[in-house]
Amino acid sequence: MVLSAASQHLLRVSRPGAWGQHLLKVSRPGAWGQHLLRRIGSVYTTAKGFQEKEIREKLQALPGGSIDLVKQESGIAVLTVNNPARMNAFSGSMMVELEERVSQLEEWTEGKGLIIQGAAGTFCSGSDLNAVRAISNPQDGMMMCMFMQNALTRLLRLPLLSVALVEGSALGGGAELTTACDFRLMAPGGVIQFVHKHMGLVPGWGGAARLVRIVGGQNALKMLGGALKVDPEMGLQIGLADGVLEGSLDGSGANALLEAEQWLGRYTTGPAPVIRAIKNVVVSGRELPLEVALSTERDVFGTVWGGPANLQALASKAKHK
Ligand SMILES: C[C@@H](C(=O)O)C(=O)SCCNC(=O)CCNC(=O)[C@H](O)C(C)(C)COP(=O)(O)OP(=O)(O)OC[C@H]1O[C@@H](n2cnc3c(N)ncnc32)[C@H](O)[C@@H]1OP(=O)(O)O
Repeated sequence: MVLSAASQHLLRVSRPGAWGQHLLKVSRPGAWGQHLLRRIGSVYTTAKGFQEKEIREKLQALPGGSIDLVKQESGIAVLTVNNPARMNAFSGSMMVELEERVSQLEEWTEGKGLIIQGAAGTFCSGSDLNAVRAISNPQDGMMMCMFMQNALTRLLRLPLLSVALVEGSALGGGAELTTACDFRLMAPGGVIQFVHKHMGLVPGWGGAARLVRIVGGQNALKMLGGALKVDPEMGLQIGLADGVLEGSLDGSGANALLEAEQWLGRYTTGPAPVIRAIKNVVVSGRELPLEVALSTERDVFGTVWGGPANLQALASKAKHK
């Protein structure tokens, strides 16, 4: 049987043992996450015509707001889109800061979870329309699109279980940001709306590709074609929302964040290396061809098999004879 070039490539990539040997030398879980990313690869690179340095400088020159990151002892980080005067719209410099925070999170080897929220009780109203006007030429628009697709793809691939905490409005690029998290929790009154059609646009930050994988093609077509306002009830119904919070009685947002941390805690309790390995095998299954995903799963298994958590569990089970 003549194997196709693709199959031959896959067989080479999934050569038994080679990756596992290489991997076993990698002791730091964080470093392993890098290896998984390297195996999947970046979406856009200089080789593919992406001039990251140029677009980063152009975006940096469009100031306003911030992307704030708090890494907590609990292993849960909180990232806040902070530009309340603009309903947390992304200025150019905030796009650059988002990429910098993702890099910091890629290096955070004790991390287990991430909650993304907006400041002042609302999520994010997409690109700052003033910033968008400044880079409205096709070349810069495409570069901004590639910059944000790279950042959001890396965000979703982090070895952390991530939640978008949607209070208030998640519009346009803000709606796309929610799809770059593993889960979405909505507070009462929260809305996720892909308003792009009203802007004469389609999503550009990867939101459409991810939305189809979350809610399916038909629901994605309705949400984009109708610019539907998805409230918590509809979000649960179509599978876009993974939970609805009681919400802040005083509108402060503090209760909502506490609720989100409690919700996420159900899935992140346990040793960080194990939780990170769980996310890695799911990313691998979600993004890689089956044979490569299987060998990647084998390699991840190799990083926890006989590890401290495994040996401790075996010792405790042995006592139950
Ligand atoms: C390219 C695409 C993408 O990236 O994929 C996009 O996202 S394009 C962007 C897609 N996003 C949008 O089209 C959302 C545009 N914004 C809105 O629809 C609205 O502002 C809401 C977010 C529904 C909030 O309405 P509400 O009446 O409560 O407040 P408001 O409209 O007075 O907004 C409060 C202040 O925030 C500003 N503001 C709100 N959204 C903004 C945005 N995306 N860019 C720049 N400024 C924005 C308003 O100009 C106003 O500033 P002043 O007080 O100074 O007047």
